[in-house]
Parts: sequence; C-alpha cells; structure tokens
Amino acid sequence: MGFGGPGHGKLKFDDDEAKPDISKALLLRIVKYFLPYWKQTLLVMIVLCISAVLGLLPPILIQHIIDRALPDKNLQLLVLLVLASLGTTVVSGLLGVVQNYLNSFISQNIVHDMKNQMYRHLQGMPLQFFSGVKQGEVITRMTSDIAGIQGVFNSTIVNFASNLFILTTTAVTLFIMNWKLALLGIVVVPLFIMPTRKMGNVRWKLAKETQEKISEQNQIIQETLSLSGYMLMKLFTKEDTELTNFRTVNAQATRLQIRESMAGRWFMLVLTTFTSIGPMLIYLYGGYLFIQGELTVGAIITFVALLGRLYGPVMQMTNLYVDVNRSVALFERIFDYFDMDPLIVDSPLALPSSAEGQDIVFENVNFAYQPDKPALQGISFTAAAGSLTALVGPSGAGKTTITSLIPRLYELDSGVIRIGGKDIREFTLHSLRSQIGLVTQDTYLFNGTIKENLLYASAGATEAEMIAACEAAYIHDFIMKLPEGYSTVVGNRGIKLSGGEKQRISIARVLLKNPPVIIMDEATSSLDTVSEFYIQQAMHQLLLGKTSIVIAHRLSTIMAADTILVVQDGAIVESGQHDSLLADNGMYRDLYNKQFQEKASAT
Ligand SMILES: Nc1ncnc2c1ncn2[C@@H]1O[C@H](COP(=O)(O)OP(=O)(O)OP(=O)(O)O)[C@@H](O)[C@H]1O
Repeated sequence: MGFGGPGHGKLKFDDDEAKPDISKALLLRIVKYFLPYWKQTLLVMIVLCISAVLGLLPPILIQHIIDRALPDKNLQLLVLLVLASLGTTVVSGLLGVVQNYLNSFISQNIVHDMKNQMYRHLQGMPLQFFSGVKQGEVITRMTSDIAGIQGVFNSTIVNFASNLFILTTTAVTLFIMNWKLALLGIVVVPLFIMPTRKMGNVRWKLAKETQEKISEQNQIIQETLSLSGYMLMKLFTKEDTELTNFRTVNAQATRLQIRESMAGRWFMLVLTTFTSIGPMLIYLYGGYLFIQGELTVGAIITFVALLGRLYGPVMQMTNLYVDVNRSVALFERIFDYFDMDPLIVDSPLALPSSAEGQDIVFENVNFAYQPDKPALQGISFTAAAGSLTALVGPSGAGKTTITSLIPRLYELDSGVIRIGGKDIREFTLHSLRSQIGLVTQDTYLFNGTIKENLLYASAGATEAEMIAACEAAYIHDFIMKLPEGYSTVVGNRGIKLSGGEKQRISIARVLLKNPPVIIMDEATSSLDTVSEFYIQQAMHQLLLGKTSIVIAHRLSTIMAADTILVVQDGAIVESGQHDSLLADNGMYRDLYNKQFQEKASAT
C-alpha cells in the first residue's frame, strides 16, 4: 500500500461512521499485538474461569443454610456455611486484584509497544505528510487512539470471556438443579435480547457522532489556541467568529452527550420489567412444585439468585458487537497510519558517502507536489564545490522547493541530483542529511534553553566549541547579556527572541554542526542596520569554504554569489553573475530593480 496522504482518500477518519469490515487478516493483525503477552492472557482466562465458578458458591451455600442449617437448627453447620460464603467472597476479591494487575500489565504493554512503533513510523514519514495532515491529528493518533487500545482489552476481551464463563457455568448449574425451571427462566431471554441489540445500534451511532463533534472541538482549540493560530486570530480580529464557532460546536457536543447518556433509559425501564418476568415465573412454577413437595424453599431462592447471574451477562453480550466494532475501528484507524509508506527511505544500495569538497549538480529535475501541477520543470545547474549559489525569483517561483530536494525532504519525480557525481539516492539518508546544514527563514527553536537548542546540532560539542560558534555567528555577546546567559529559556518556538537573533542562533547551530553543504533561506524581514550587519557577518562565517545554496533576499548576498540562478514558474530562466545578468537586461534586471535596489539604498 502506498502513502496515501490527505486528499488521496486513504485515511478513513472522516467516514468511520461506517462499521469496519472485520476480516480475518485484520483480526490476525490485532492478535499479533497480544501474542507477546499470551502467557499473561492465558492466566487472565484461568482467573476468570475460577472466579465464575466461585461466584456460583454463595447462592448454593444460601440454599444449604435455608434448607439444612436452619430447619435442623444446626448452629455449627450454619457458622460453617456462613464462613465458607465469606471465604469465597474474600478469594474472589483477591482473584479480582490479580486479574486487575494482569489486565493493566497486558493492555499498558500493548499501548507501550504501539506508541514506540507509531513514533518510529511517523519519524519516517515524508514532509508532505506533516504539511497535509490536520493540526493535532498526529497527537490524537499517538495519544487518545492508542490509549483507547487499553480499553479494548479490558472492556471487550476480558468482559466477553468473563461473561461467557459466568453464562456457561450458571446455565449448566441451573439445568443440573432442575431442567424444567431452567428452561422456564431461559424462555424469556429472547424478549430482551432483541431490543438490546437495537438499542446498541442507536447508542453506537450517537457515540460516533459525539466523538466526531469532540474532535472538531479539539481541532478548533488546537488551531486557535496554538501560538501561531492565536496570533492569526488576534491579528485578523477573528475572536468573535472563533468564539461563535466554538460555542456552536460545544453546544452540539453537549446535546449529543446528553442524548447519548439518555438513550436507552426508557428502554432500560422496559427491560427491567422483562427481566423480572423470569423470577416471577420461577416463583410461580417453583412455588407450585414446593406445594407439591418436589422443591425446597432454598432451591427456589438459589434459582432466582442464579437467574440474575444469567441475565446480566446475556444483556452485556448482546451489546458486545458494539464494543467489538468500536475496538476494531480503533485498530483500523491506527493501522491506516501504519500502512502509509514512508516513501523516502534508504535504497538497498545506499552507502554512507562524503559530500566534502564536492559539486552539487541538478540534471533536468522535475517535481510536483500535486500531480499535474509541476512545481519544478527541467532544473539543471551546478553548484560548484566551495562556491556560493544564490537563488532569486518571485515568490512562489520554486526556490524553496529546489533546496528541499537536496536533503531529500521530497523525492523528485524525474531527473537526478548528484553530489560529487553520485546520485543523492545512493547516499544513506543519514549521511546525506548530516552533511547538510539548513538555515530556514522561520527558525525553529524548541522550548528549552539556548544551550540545549545549540547542542541539538551536535550533542558532543564542548562548551568552548559552542561559544566559538556563537562568536562566529555574532550572537555570543547578545547571549551573555541575557540574565541567564546560555541557560536562558527561549520560550515556545523561540518567541522571546527577535527574528534576527533567532536566525543567528540557528546559524550558530549549523556552524557547530559544521557540515560541508549549507542551504540557507535568508530572512526577508527587514532588519535594522546593526542586526543586518551582524547577520551578514554571521553568514560570511557560515558560508566560508562551504558549498552553499542560498535563497537570497539581500543585495550583499547576490553581490557575493559566484552564481546567481533566476527562478521563475519552476524553471531557471537566467543564470550568471550579478554584473553580466544586469547587463542582459532581462528578468534579473527587473527583479533587481524591484527587490534589491530599494534594499540597497536602505542598507
Ligand atoms: N507543501 C506544498 N504542497 C503543495 N504545494 C506547495 C507546497 N510547498 C510549496 N508549494 C507550491 O509550490 C510552488 C513553489 O513554492 P516554493 O515555496 O518553492 O516557492 P519560493 O520560490 O520558495 O517562494 P517564496 O520566496 O515565497 O518562499 C508554489 O506554487 C507553492 O504554492
């Protein structure tokens, strides 16, 4: 199965209204997760079986109290029977504890295994996946969906086994005691099986609708109360719209939840009446048999008590298919993710290779994010080893796309990219990416200290190396002025730092990594002269002696470039050096006049 991605119709969360097809293959796949814990599962089954048998004892002991100990006025027997009843209860309780432990052990371990598998799998997903997937969906999948799996074991499997054992042991006992009475008690069972099934269907539908509303609600929260979403909402003064949205969805969710909890209350009333018909019949016919001298009082009481043990599991088991459907749907949602191919993986022939001092060559590269909408067409150029190649062009021309293809964040459709004559697909992904330093416009810093952010690039770097990198990136002095220096926490995504500072930290981070290839997207935001100066100095240090490809937004960069590539509509339309391109009177000249000249006067 291929990577479907959103829009390819592979993911099913939106139409999971439909009940899953429970195929043999799917069940086998689910069972696989339980296999490592088969011993514990077997133990749970044994415990459940013993508990079911033990549960029969108290009603039977009561029969003996009523029919033997009391009429015989036998105090010793009475005490013995009461103690036995007490003992059974205590042992049942202890078994319950053991079973609880085993349940948690099995279900939590399965959740643990699945989370690890999912995390590993998601790490391997291509960038397309993350840009296409709805906000918060990955987290939902990782947390609530997988966490739901533990409920599957507890509520579905254990419940089913427990009910089955209770049902069979009770039914057998009833038939042994008196088959005619047993038949009478069982005759009413279909009366409540049918409506229970119907009700189960209604509840299943309501539960689905509620679940959808709640995830819609979560999505609004995640989109509007995340850092960037919040800023968007504030800047576009959309608070009222979002509040109305939220209130509407919240009200719908509340209504559904109330309906869900009320569904079946009336029905339960009818059901209770039906379930009390059984005991009535037993009292009637059992009473008749008592009058005839064929049955004891104790037997009648025991019979009615056991009948309760029979009806409970029957009702629960008629709803079982709802639980099974829900559980299988949960597994399916998770498997949908597992089934997406990571797409970009090491080819079998890939070897760790060096990019040090090598040319980067694009040969007739074509690429499209979406079929039939080419983003790059016939891109060919050489970024000579140790040289600076500047990409310029209007917004949306394809500059970022070109740079994304080098570390294989996306896979090209045709053509080839070579480093040192070698197709980049022959590099292992690890060796390829570890030799490329990427400085993006939107610098990503995680919420930790400056030091932690810097060392993310090379965990083994010494304090002196870190400081040297920061000095080269012209950020050391700034960091030292902060109250906590390198231990300053940068805030969510580095919000506490200015754009220029963030980019310099990100330059320091790449300097620390010291890769032979640098890809940089210069910040477009205009900086004050001082920051501008620092950034330029930092860049100069960064690019020194490296093979660099820079999406240029500054005059100084294009002036310093060995080659300028002018990109338009996904193609390279001009290339050369500043002076000759300017003399050509073409696209570059236009662009220069529009984009760079005013900045030249500003700086
Ligand atoms: N993840 C994506 N999925 C689909 N289309 C995309 C994606 N990223 C970019 N595009 C499209 O590909 C084209 C090239 O985009 P790209 O980001 O490479 O342009 P750019 O020259 O870097 O622009 P800018 O200077 O504004 O960053 C654009 O039309 C853009 O809409």
